[in-house]
Formats: sequence, structure tokens, C-alpha cells
Amino acid sequence: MKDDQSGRTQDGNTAEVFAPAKINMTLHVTGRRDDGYHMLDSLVMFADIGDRITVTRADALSLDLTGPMAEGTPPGDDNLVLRAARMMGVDAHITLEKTLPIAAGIGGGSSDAAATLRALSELTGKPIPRDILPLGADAPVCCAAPSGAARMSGVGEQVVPMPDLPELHAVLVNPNIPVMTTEVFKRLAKRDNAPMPDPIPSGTDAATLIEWLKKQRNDLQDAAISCEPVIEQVFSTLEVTPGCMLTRMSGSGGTCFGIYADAETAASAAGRLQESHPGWWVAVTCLNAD
Ligand SMILES: C[C@@](CO)(OP(=O)(O)O)[C@H](O)COP(=O)(O)OP(=O)(O)OC[C@H]1O[C@@H](n2ccc(N)nc2=O)[C@H](O)[C@@H]1O
Ligand SMILES: Nc1ncnc2c1ncn2[C@@H]1O[C@H](COP(=O)(O)OP(=O)(O)O)[C@@H](O)[C@H]1O
Repeated sequence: MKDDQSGRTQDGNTAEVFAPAKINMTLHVTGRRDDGYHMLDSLVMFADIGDRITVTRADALSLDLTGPMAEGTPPGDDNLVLRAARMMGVDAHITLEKTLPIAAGIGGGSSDAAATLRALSELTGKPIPRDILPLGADAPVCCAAPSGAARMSGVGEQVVPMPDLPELHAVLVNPNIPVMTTEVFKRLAKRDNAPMPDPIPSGTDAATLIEWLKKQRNDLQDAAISCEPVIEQVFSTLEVTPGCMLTRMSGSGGTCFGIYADAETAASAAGRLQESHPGWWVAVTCLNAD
């Protein structure tokens, strides 16, 4: 998601920043540090759907939640949007339009926090702090979202832009059951898996990238399924949609995605999925769109 497409506006008192869904196209767990955090190697892309943050200058810090997913979003001090504002040391009235499901493996909270940092920086001219990892392991990669896709490693603090990847047409499916990231990591059977091969292919077309992605993994999938077996049903339902070229889970789940050759095929698959499973959250999206 490039900056000029972020929907950011500024009139002196207000700034608005789009907080895209983060999709882990791959997620290799390569080790564990002494503090319990896991070493990751992940190719991350951003969707053209997400939440929206609007910040307005004010004498005190406050948060309004709107949007279809507002109800499940923590309204208090522990909301990552408020934590990001406190980290910036800026008082503002913040509106979070919540569209993404919560605890879904698509980085909603981290993306909201990163968008808040960018909006407040835009509003005040203050720089974004260098160490934003305390806002979550996904916060650094989400802060880099305007540059597009990235390879994330370390425990999430190392982010290398991947500027030359094609866009991909996807359907995201979440069974509307929150999955706790800590619990998924706890249930991992193997923690010392191979990283992605080097280099990640760039400058290729979508079909070549998809073939490469098929050989990569999300090492959290089995552990997430053991937490919430319905994820297996999400996979089997996605896999049989016409034109589905690849399925994977994002992050610690439970959102899974299918990749399709074009927007029409993806939209048709999404229609079928929503019809057969009205209780699931289904969204068509373009990943890594210009
Ligand atoms: C797994 C990933 C992959 O992108 O995505 P999500 O499923 O959250 O979207 C992230 O690493 C999650 O990032 P985030 O949700 O910001 O994580 P944090 O709040 O920092 O950590 C939540 C918990 O996950 C575990 N954790 C997280 C990151 C990491 N590198 N090693 C870990 O072991 C720890 O148990 C930690 O207490
Ligand atoms: N702005 C926010 N949006 C979503 N979740 C938030 C937010 N602020 C704090 N949280 C908390 O963060 C946890 C992880 O949510 P989220 O970031 O949506 O999922 P994930 O880490 O799976 O990508 C939730 O349990 C939620 O209570």
C-alpha cells in the first residue's frame, strides 16, 4: 500500500491514515530466544482493505471506535492506538474505524498502532520513535506498510522492503473465532525450522511468485489448527473454490487466504464462500496493489 494511496489527508488539525491488513504470505519460525520470543522469517504483503485512523488536535487523549468490528475492540488504555499515542507523547482525539476482525492474524492492532504513529507524526512534525517493538512484533513491518511488501525477520524488528513483487488477487476468510497468538506459539511442535531460501524472487510475474510461495510455509498452521480446529475447515472450503491457486494461513491465524489469477475469479470465490458460510468473515482484496 503506497503512501499516495493511504488515504492520508491533512488540513492542519486533522490527519487520516489507512491501516491495511497485514498478510504473512510465508511465516517460517527459525528459533526461539532466551526470553521466549520466536525468531521469524516472513514475506509480508499489505491488502487494500483495512482500518482507518483519524487524529485531531485536542487537549487530552481520547478514542472513539466506529465501524463493523468496533464492538470487539478493546476501548480502554490497552488499545494499541492509545498506546501508540502515549509513545508519541501527543494528545489528540482519535477515531478508529474498525473493519478488520480482532485476533485474526492480520495484524489489525499493530497496523492501527503504526497508522496512529504516522498520523500523529504528520500532524505534529514529531518523528516516529525508533524502537516501536513494544507496540507488538508486527508494529515495525506495519510502520513500513507505505513502502509495500517486506521481508520481516528477527522477532519482527528487522524489515527489508521488497519493492519489486507483483500484485496478487486474494480472498481472506476468518471463521469469526479469535485466535490467541501466545497460545499458538506455545503449542508449536518444532521451533527450529529452515528460513526462506535467499533471495526471494523479485521482478517476476504473479504465476512465478505463486509457484515459489507453494514451496514455502506457515510454521504456525498446525499449532493454530490445534487451538481452533475450524481453521482446517476454512482451508478445505477455500481449496475447492474454482481457480484457487494457493491457500495459506496468515500470522497465528485464524484468517486464511486463497490466491486467484484475477479479481473476477477471486470475487466469484468470495461470493460462494460467503453464501455457504454466512457466519464467516470473507473479503476480496488485492495484495501489494500500487
Ligand atoms: C505471529 C505474527 C506474525 O506476523 O502475527 P499475528 O498473528 O499477531 O498477526 C506476529 O509475529 C505477532 O505479532 P504481535 O501480535 O504484534 O505480537 P506481540 O504482541 O509482540 O506478541 C504476542 C505474543 O506472541 C508471541 N510471539 C510474538 C512474536 C514473536 N516473534 N515471537 C513470539 O513468541 C509471544 O508469546 C508474545 O507474547
Ligand atoms: N486497535 C486494536 N485492534 C485490534 N486489537 C487490539 C487493538 N488494540 C489492542 N488490541 C488487542 O490485541 C490483540 C491482538 O489483536 P490483533 O492485532 O487484531 O490480532 P493479531 O495479533 O492476531 O494480528 C487482541 O486480543 C486485542 O484485544
